[in-house]
Amino acid sequence: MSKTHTKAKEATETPLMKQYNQIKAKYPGALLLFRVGDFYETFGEDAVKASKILNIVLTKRANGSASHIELAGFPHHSMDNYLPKLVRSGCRVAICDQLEDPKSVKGIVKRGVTELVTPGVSFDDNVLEQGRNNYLASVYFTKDVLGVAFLDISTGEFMTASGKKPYIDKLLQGFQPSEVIYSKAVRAEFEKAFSDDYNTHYLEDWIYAYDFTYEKLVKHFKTNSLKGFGIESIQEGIVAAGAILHYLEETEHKDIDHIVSISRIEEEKYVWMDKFTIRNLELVYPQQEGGVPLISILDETLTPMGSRMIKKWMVLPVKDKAIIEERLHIVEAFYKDKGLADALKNSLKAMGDLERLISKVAVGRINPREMLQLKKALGLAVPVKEALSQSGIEALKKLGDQINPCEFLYELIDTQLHDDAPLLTNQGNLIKEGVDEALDELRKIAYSGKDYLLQMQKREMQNTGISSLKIAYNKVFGYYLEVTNSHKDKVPQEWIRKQTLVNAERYITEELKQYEEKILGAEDKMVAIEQRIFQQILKHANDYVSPIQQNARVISMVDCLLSFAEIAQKNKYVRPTITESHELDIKQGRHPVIEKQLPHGEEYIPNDVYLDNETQQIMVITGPNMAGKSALLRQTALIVLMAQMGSFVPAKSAEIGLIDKVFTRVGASDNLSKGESTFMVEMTETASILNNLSDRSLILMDEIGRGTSTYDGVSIAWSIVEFLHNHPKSKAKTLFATHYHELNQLANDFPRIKNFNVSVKEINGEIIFMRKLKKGGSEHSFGIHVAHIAGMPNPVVLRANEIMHHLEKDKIRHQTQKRMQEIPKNNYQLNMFEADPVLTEIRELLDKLDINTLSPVEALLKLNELKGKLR
Ligand SMILES: Nc1ncnc2c1ncn2[C@@H]1O[C@H](COP(=O)(O)OP(=O)(O)OP(=O)(O)O)[C@@H](O)[C@H]1O
Repeated sequence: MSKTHTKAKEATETPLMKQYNQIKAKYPGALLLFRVGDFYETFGEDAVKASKILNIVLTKRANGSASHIELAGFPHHSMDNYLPKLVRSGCRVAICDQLEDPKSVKGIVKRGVTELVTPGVSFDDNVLEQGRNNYLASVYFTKDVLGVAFLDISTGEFMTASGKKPYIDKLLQGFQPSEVIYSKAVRAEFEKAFSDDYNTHYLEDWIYAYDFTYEKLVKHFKTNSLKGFGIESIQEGIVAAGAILHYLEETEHKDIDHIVSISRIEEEKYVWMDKFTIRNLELVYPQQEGGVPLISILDETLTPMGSRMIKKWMVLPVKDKAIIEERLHIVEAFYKDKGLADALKNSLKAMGDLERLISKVAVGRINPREMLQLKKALGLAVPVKEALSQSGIEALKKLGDQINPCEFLYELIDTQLHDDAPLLTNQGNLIKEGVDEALDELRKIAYSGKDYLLQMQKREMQNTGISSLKIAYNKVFGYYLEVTNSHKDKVPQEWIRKQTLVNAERYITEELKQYEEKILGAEDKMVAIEQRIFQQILKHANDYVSPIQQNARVISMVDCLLSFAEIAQKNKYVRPTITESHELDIKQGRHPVIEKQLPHGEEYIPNDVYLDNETQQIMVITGPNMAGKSALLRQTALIVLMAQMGSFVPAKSAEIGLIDKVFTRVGASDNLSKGESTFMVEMTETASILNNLSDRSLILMDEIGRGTSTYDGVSIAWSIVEFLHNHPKSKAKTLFATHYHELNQLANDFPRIKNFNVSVKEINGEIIFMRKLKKGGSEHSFGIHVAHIAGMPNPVVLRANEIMHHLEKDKIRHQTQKRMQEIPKNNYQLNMFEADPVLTEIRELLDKLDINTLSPVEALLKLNELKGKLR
């Protein structure tokens, strides 16, 4: 637009639109809700967007003499209804309010943005989901290491971490932030590194600077350094976290005293799960719509804060035996002592969201009803503390000791706040009788007003002898005495005439005027006093932010453990034995989700799984389609993860030698949107597993290699199993499900590989799925049979059978087997890397390879190069 044009536009703009444009320019990218009188209005592009999202009418209005602008608005009292819809649809919403009383100013009223609500920064109960944290994440990039920070402003929880890209990716996947911020310069890098599923926003580059962000953090926490938080050493995490504090300022969130601490998510404390595992095992979110994630089975918590904590436990199962044992110990105590569990549950049921309530106190956004709920929750914390302390169990006593009943605050709210206080502070009936003398006095005046007027009327009637005298009120004249014309002459001299009607006269008296002043001012005064007292209560409550946050943490933990005990009872789980050994011994394990979904009358068939590092490191599991291979693989990992969360498990018995990493390559997860083929994804995921093995890893591999031709597929699957078996440092426990029966050969040559199959029976040409895991390999796939069950047209099934017989005759399958047998045996010596120079070279190449920096094409080329070396 040319300068003259802009000037012309400015000249024709109304003052209101001029003000609007000035404010709008300060919040680029945000949808501006502009308060005009009783309405919030949107203009231009914002109006078009808002009208679509909110389904409200879009109109046009004159904007100066020549132009028109789109307009859409809603009444201010509908904010609670409309704001969440805008934010949930991903909008950043700047709320611009009138900063002065329009009645008290001439000309245009001052306006300004009072809050910028974004998907990741919201206190609004309608935007937030009760049992889910609403995280804002910030990511900082350096060449090798990335920093990440998560803040849930609604609870004050603030965490940070740093690490390589896969770790940060995993954390993002696990915490599922509602919004991610990063610096402008790394926009493309972020999109490349992480999926574009996140709602993102970028900040100016200078914000992501170490000194600036460090300063921000120490200033906020009022400390000299960050040593006390244990994050001093993670520079990248500090930058990410400090940028969050800056962002809060930018979004007009200045009351953040409830963020009292920042903690480090320690990679080494938790079971490592790659992001595929969290996704593939459907721990927190289902992969498909309508699916049931594990957390839905585990989460029987009674408070929203408990529900949030159990989700965190799910994505961060622990490796520390002592922590797991303590949790299991408590679950067992609840499991056995129903009286204790019931007593605690009764209190927890009515507890509400103590964690979010105290955050609202800290930021001054708590309403009177919520303050009453806070009191109730504090009251309920007392029996919880008692029950824990009297349980006779040391671990529970320890938890009980950490609960602070905050008696002073409880008493204060109890004695001052009305038991049925309204939602807002300006509606009266907020503060109890006897709290404030002036308030009581005003109430007397306000409520005894009628009596007082009747008495005055009676007195004046007697004094004047006017029998029809009446005292009344109207908006224009206030209170008055009305005398019909027939009694006019009896009116005393000192009465002042105010109005003449056809058949009556209206007067006021000095006494009536004084009374009027008192009573009309009383209401405003009462509101002012009540608000002042409420603010005092709030100020006192503010002193209790830390202890109440602590209470919330303890109660959430109790809630999670009660939930574990509840589901253990309900679903017949057992306490696992956690050991430092390398054995995994699950007897009659079940899949916690599938067993709940079987049609009525159908029983889940339990199976044993045994793995160790000495005798049975790898189970190669064959079996026809639909036999239950995937279910078996998944249930094994789920049982391990549940155990290491501190939960009982679906099995007859389970001995879990601590697992430190769980990797899965289950099913084909399509990633076509990112331009990668399914096979490429499969290979990338597998490569990431093979590059990160440890002695305590648990690996699930389901049909590796099926995305390519049979020969390639078998070869890759074969070499992966070998690699896992012969890895010089790590004997990772592996469940390997495959359709390639050729792999059964491996067990002959490698001592720690064992064959299993999920059995089926063929009766009169019909396949019966037994779902039982048996020793030994299997021969048939029955894929065509499954196609038949699936409703494939008969001619296709018949033809497929025909072709299969033909192929079998051609001995293609046998040829493959033969080829496999022909491969020189000395390639598979235990120490194969040391024994074979070619393999040593390959190993060196693999070691040097940074899989994270490879493009798909480079990876394929590399694979080809490696194969070339083998040839
Ligand atoms: N142990 C079991 N008891 C009862 N039902 C089971 C059991 N295991 C699996 N199922 C049922 O069988 C279905 C198929 O199992 P699953 O997907 O594990 O088969 P699969 O062998 O992996 O098949 P495919 O090779 O085709 O992927 C499951 O969805 C489940 O309903």
